[in-house]
Amino acid sequence: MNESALREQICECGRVLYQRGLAPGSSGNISVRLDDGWLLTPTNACLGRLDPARLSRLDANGRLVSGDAPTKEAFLHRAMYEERGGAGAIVHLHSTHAAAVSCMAGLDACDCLPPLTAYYVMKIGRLPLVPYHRPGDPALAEAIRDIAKRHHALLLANHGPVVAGKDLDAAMYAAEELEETAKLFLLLRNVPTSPLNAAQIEELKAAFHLDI
Ligand SMILES: O=C(O)[C@@H](O)C(=O)COP(=O)(O)O
Ligand SMILES: [Zn+2]
Repeated sequence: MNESALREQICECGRVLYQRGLAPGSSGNISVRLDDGWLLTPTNACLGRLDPARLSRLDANGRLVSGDAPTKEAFLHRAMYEERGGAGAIVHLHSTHAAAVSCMAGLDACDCLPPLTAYYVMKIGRLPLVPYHRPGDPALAEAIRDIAKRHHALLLANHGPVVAGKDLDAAMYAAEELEETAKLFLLLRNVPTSPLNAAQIEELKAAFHLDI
């Protein structure tokens, strides 16, 4: 896809995520990798009303070369791209159910959500929790590096999910599946549930070549 098509795709994804209530107000941010840098959503932009011409274009050194000032999480996106060579796009959301889970006490920091459905295992697999940092804190980049080497999706404590994919469709679909599973998890609290067992997860890993 050329740059102009990628710009349109970011705006379309932003519109869809906003309309689905997954990025309320001016929350959330999106980026895609280019051959020589990145395109990111500008800081304080509403994902539902992005202008392709005003997206932030950063060069390979992370310097702004055109467009509005980038999301305050640009360093976080960059750290994730650096750790995940195959990532072509990243989506960060404040989707309500995932954000709710990110505020819960007693989560398993290695994996915040149970494997309730096969599709969740296929799109996310495991979801580690990153300790709380204020939005835009550069220390967050270092906090996620080690985790991002092993996981394409993570949950920022008291904040929301960050999901990388090979392209923007993949990142968006995974982020949507994460949100749906967080919703199921909350709906099923205090209800006896049967998550997938180890053998069922192994079968999915083999059938779909999952690296989780
Ligand atoms: O939570 C935050 O402040 C950011 O992570 C966010 O979602 C929106 O910030 P900008 O992308 O800088 O608008
Ligand atoms: Zn945020």
